Amino acid sequence: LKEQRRTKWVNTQFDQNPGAVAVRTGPKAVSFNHPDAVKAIYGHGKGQEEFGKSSWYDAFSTTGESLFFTRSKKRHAMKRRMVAHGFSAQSLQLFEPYVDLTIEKFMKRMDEFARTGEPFDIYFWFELFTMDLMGELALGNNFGLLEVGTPARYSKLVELSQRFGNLSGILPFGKYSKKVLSWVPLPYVQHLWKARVEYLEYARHALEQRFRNDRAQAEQTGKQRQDIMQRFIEAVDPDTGRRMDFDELRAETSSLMQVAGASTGSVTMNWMIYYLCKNPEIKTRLINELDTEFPQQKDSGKPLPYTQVNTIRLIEHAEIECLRLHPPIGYAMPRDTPPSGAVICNYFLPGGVAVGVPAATIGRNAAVYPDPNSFQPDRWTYVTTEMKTCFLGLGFGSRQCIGRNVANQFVVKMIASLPVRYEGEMEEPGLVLGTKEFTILKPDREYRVVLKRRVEKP
Ligand code: HEM
Repeated sequence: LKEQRRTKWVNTQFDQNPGAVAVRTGPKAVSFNHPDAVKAIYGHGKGQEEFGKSSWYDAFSTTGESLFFTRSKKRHAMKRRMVAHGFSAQSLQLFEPYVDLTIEKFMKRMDEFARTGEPFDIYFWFELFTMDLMGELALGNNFGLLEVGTPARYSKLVELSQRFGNLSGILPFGKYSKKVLSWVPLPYVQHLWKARVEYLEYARHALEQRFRNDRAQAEQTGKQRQDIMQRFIEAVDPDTGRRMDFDELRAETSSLMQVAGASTGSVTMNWMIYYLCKNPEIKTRLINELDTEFPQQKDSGKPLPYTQVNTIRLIEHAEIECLRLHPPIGYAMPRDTPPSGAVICNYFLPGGVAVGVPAATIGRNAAVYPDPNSFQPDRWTYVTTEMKTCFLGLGFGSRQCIGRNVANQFVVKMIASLPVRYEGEMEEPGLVLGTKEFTILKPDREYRVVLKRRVEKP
């Protein structure tokens, strides 16, 4: 299935046509690899009509319209206005206790691995971590995955539901594609469809539970739970005074869990650990910096406060560099050309063509990022406009990731807290990790690390 290897396939097309700025990827689909295309497609410059998200997004939308999946520019602008405050610096502070609680649970598990010295798959644990954390933040529900050490049925459902979306995204029936696919009598398709229905039901139950708990908590303490969902519940459209109803909240929850909780953060942390292990000189620099900044922390097992760790540029640069090399959303996020057509990089395209710039392709454009395949966090010390334009790991323009600060908060706290407490190595230092794709670009194999506590407890 081309859909399962989309990013690699598009990259091969560009490799086979050196110097090409565009390749055709379908009867009405074109991918570009040029900074001007990023601005034309995703930018919203003066006097320029912004391209809308294409029908591919319908394949993933759930029970109602969510911020991520809505294709209407008007409703998107309204929703974004409503929830913007929920992702502000002030809100981040409210979320931090949940991040800390989840990091502490993660560290308990890491302590066990450090005690035995047993090699383990750290990516697996990052997955459990982000799932637990997004459960806390977006659902108000603690899955307890880190405690039991196994993925929840819910994680499986998220993945299967994504697969269903992926398949229906190939069908040409727009918002009816999901319905049409659900009628296909193949056992595999029916398996995915059932999982999707179960997943959406789960989100409904979880949200109902959330409302019940909220009421109980408010009655006891006079305070509401301060998480992302609460920000959505309280969101008001300043123009109309409108609030989201239950179905809309459910759609937001499901899409946050599918898009944000489903691996983007865990994949990013995975690559950060992998590249730190692969680049001992950078790892040593980071450890020295952390030891200078936090001399007392070696033994505490407490997550470092975000206000202090977010000043460590090396971590931030390593994060951006990993998102450049391995963007979890690596394919071209498709947009439709306006009905009158558009000129992109001197090519005229008629209306209704799905165009995009794959983050995984332009992130390795040698004209923008010299020596593009090597991990060089320091390249982000002096950033050119082109580097910024071509960094699509978190999207670009009006649809850019609204959760990027939330992601940055937990990623930076985690990556700073680990080397303060442990020495870590890859079990097989020579192992080279690649990516495999199914909606999200994930590591293509298991790699294991060995941890040792830096200060041994008696
Ligand atoms: C490292 C982690 C993350 C990565 C790499 C990432 C990546 C992205 C990308 C590339 C987009 C643009 C998608 C498009 O144009 O089709 C996006 C949008 C979005 N992301 Fe993230 N994301 C991350 C974490 C999060 C988190 C933690 C949240 C929520 C708490 C979140 C919520 C969203 C939402 C709601 C949108 C849609 C925004 C809109 O259309 O206005 N993301 N993300």
